[in-house]
Order: sequence, then structure tokens, then C-alpha cells
Amino acid sequence: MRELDRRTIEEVGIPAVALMENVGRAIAEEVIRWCRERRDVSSGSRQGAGSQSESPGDLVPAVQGDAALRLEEPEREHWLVLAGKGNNGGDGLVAARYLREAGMRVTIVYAVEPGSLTGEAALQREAARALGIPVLVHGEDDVDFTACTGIVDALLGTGSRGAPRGAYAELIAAANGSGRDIVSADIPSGLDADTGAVHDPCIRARRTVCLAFLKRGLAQFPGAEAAGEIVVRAIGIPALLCAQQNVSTFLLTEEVLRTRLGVDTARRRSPDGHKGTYGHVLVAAGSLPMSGAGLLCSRAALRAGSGLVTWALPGPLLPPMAGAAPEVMLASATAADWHEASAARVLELLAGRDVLAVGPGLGRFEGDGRWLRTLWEEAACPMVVDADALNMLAASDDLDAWKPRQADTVLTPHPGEMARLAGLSTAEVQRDRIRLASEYAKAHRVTLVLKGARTVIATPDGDAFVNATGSPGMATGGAGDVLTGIIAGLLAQGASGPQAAAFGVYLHGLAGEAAARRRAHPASLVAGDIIEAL
Ligand SMILES: NC(=O)C1=CN([C@@H]2O[C@H](COP(=O)(O)OP(=O)(O)OC[C@H]3O[C@@H](n4cnc5c(N)ncnc54)[C@H](O)[C@@H]3O)[C@@H](O)[C@H]2O)[C@H](O)CC1
Ligand SMILES: [K+]
Repeated sequence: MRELDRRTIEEVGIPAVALMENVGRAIAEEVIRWCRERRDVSSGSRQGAGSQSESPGDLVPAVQGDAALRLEEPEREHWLVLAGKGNNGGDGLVAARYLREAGMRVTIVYAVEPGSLTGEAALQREAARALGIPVLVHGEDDVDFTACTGIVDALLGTGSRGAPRGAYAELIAAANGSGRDIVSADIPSGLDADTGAVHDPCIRARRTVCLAFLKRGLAQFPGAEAAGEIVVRAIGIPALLCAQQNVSTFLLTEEVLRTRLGVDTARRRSPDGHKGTYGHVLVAAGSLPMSGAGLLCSRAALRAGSGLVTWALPGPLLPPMAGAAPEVMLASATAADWHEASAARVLELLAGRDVLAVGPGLGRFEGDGRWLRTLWEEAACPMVVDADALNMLAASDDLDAWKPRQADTVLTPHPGEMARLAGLSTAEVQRDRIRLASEYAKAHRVTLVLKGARTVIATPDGDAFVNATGSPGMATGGAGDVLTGIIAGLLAQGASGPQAAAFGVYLHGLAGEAAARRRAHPASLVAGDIIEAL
């Protein structure tokens, strides 16, 4: 993820020192909010230890304006600001000033000899000195971490290379060992901003104030774990500049869905609409040993708002499935189980329908690659390709010869399926999720949903969205079938591939969170609960 270089920023007339002022203020505001939330928790007036959500990598809305810098009884707080030599350190020094202005006790702990700071960081050093903020220098002074109530980590930011060295490593280890809450500036020191690789040592933050843009490393594990709760704060860089700098990775929020993807998240059914208004999904899924996947997918497509859903399934499944979901229409696609020639029957059933969802519970069968290729090339409508259909895609050695699809196509692999699609190991996929998903989506002109903790939605145009909704309880059989149905249901209502994939993943996660709250224990979630909670 390219950082905006300082020259570009200054070219549009934003002096770096002004930017740093905005940054330091944003960090101070988030520290003060953290203090307020932590006090509320200890007084029992709010849930969650200092945040609206507990799970790491979650996004919470920022609070801004002068009120954001006010704290009752600020003198109860004593925060250490660990400052490195670069501009991340400079950010911390500005934050130290604002925290001091708010009446808190603040001590700056320099990782290096303060005289070695340069540029804007040196300016901030002088400003802090003029305010008389106490200073300790690591290696020269004893730093008592137990005497503080919190720590600002402004040691290393996007200029960090490799594992923290020397004083930086010692301060990171001491801060982590102190048991005090840590708020990190931009990224937790010791984290690789691009890949999310966590070096040893790496700060374990409770909150990370990410500046201007989501850094890719924060959006995927293990980085997301080190970052704690992520707050992305605007710092005065014009949106136009973002576009010019092809900022392409976004944490998925309602705002990003609306502004970047044009999703109408508040969409309501029109009063004069009828079931035909909201599209018709054809689901080609399920097999004799795996019928439930097709059922979950079909039900989810309806719950997502599709006007009608037809499930094309093997004939023998029709009687047992007939009553399972009265709202879903059933159509026999084969006399027995799936076979190569049944693709023609699926295409026949596709007449008058708007979207094809293919894959859940299909199983593998003789000629299945040619079966999928027929649907891929002949189905003129948007298509969602999941599960075994992805494995058929991965197994096809002539994919480049397949006629490119004109309609929107969404692939929804989990890491193992992505590994087969990309010819990599699952571990290799997990190490660089955003880049791999983006490269595949652009190369094949598809929208690719790489599932897993922090699902990535990569678009054909190069955007990548990282989802932070969801609950660990969603790691349950059938949850992927439900997501496929949701995406198909949104496509049926006219959403584009990127819109349906991003909004579908976002909704799927919200529904999983809602369903988990209704359960005695999140682990007792089943896929059907997610459909009910949509
Ligand atoms: N570019 C922007 O859009 C903005 C950036 N801001 C802040 O600036 C930092 C990046 O600052 P930079 O000076 O480039 O680097 P760092 O402060 O991260 O640190 C570099 C500093 O640390 C030394 N160093 C590097 N790696 C290691 C290591 N492994 N161990 C020890 N020391 C290391 C290196 O020698 C340098 O001295 C960005 O994160 C933001 O916080 C602004 O906020 C505005 C917008
Ligand atoms: K940092």
C-alpha cells in the first residue's frame, strides 16, 4: 500500500507540519476517548472494555471537535508517549502536547537521543520542550511503566523496515510487558504496514489510530490482532489526492459502501413493487449426499431480497426437499445425479431468470469442468461461483481458452479454494490475502471474495475492501452457502458484482453478529441462524 509521499502532499499546499498537527490531535482525541470509555466500563455504565466492540480489527466511528479533547479529572491520567526518530515519533509529540493541554500528565520517552530527530519531528520536539513536558531518554533514564495509566506508541510507523532493533525493541517489549493499555499511532510498532507480518517484538495495541488510509497490514491477520480496535482518521488529505494516489484498500463500512461502491444500504422495497421487481435467482446446487447446501443458498437468496428463487437440483432430491423451504421453487435438473449434459438443462431453466448461483454442495462428477465451462460461457446473466464449482474452475487447465464473461461474475473461495485457483499453498494465500485476491480479480475480470477472518472483496478495477463485521461463531458448516445466496439475492435486485459482494459480505457478518448475540454461546451458531438474522 503506497503511502502518500510528503512531496505530493506539499504539492497541493499542505505543509507536512500542518498534517502532523492534524495527526497528533486525532491521536490525542482517540486517547481521551479511550480514557472515557475505560472509566465508563469500570463504573459499569458501558459494555466492552473501552470500545464499542471487543474483537480486534473492528472499526469504530471517530469522535471529533473540541469536546473530543475534554476529559473529566484529567489529572487522574498519566500517559507515556514513546517517540521514535521519524515522523511517527513527531505525531506522538504533537499528541503529547494536546494531552497536556487537556490537563493530563504526560511524559515523553525518546527511543533515541532527542537531538537526532530531524525535520518536522525536530520541530515538534522543540514545541514539546517549550511546554515543559517531562522527557526521559531510553538508555539514559529509568522508565517506570508501572507509574503510567496508558501508553502512546509513536515509535515506528510506515517507515519501519524489518524487526524493531535496539532501543525500539526494548521499549516495545517493556510496553507490552507493562500491562498498560497502548494506543498506537498509525500502526502498531513492529508491524509490517503492507503485509501485516508481525515482527518480534511487536506492540499489542488496544486501539490503533490509522491515519488517512487503512494500511493493508492492519486489515488482515495477524496484523489485525496486534492493532486491536482500528480507527481510521481523516487528517486533511483531500479526497482528490487519495484518488490520484490510487488508494485502493478500504475497511468496509457503511460509509465506504455508500461512497466508494454506491450501495444504497438503506434500500427499501418500493410500495408498488411486486415479486418480479426484485429479480429471480436460479441456484444450481446440492447433490444426493449434500442437499442442505443448496437449500441454505436458496433460502439466503430470498432473505437477501430476491423476489423469486428456483433451486435446480437432482430429481431424486426433489421429494425430500419439497417441504424444506416452501418459499423456494424446485426444478429437477437431472434424472439422477449431476452429469456433463445437465448443463443444457440448467441453461433451459435459466430462461426468464436473472442470476445464476452455482456450486454449493454440487460434488464433483465426470466432465464437470466442461459442465461449468458451458454455464460460464452460455449464461448471459450475472453469476456467483462457489464451492465445488470453484474447484472445477481450478481444475480446468484451459481456463484461458474459456470465453470471457460479459456479465458480472463473483467468485467466493475460502483460502483452500483460493490456493487451488492460484496454484499456491493455503499458507501462502493467508500470508498475502489482499494482494493475491486483487491480482486474481484484475487478471480474470471478476469480483473475488476471499473468505476467512477479515474477508477480502477484490474488484476487477483494483479496489480491495476488508470486512470487519462477523463473529467467530460463523466458522460453521453452511455459512459459505448462505453468503453465496445473499450475494445472488443482491445481484437479482440489480446490484453490480462489487456491490453485491461487498454489501453481501458486510450483511452476512452483521447477521452473524446478531445471531451470535441471540445464542447462549457464539459457538452454538449454525448457518440457518445467519439466514434468520438477516
Ligand atoms: N506519509 C503520509 O501519508 C503521512 C505520514 N505520517 C506519519 O509518518 C509516519 C512515517 O514516518 P517516517 O519518518 O517515514 O518513518 P517512521 O516514523 O515510521 O520511522 C522511521 C524511523 O525509524 C527507523 N527505523 C525504521 N525501521 C526500524 C526498525 N526496524 N528498528 C529500529 N528503527 C527503525 C528509521 O531509521 C527512521 O529513523 C507514518 O507512519 C505516520 O505516522 C503523518 O502522520 C502524515 C501523513
Ligand atoms: K506506531
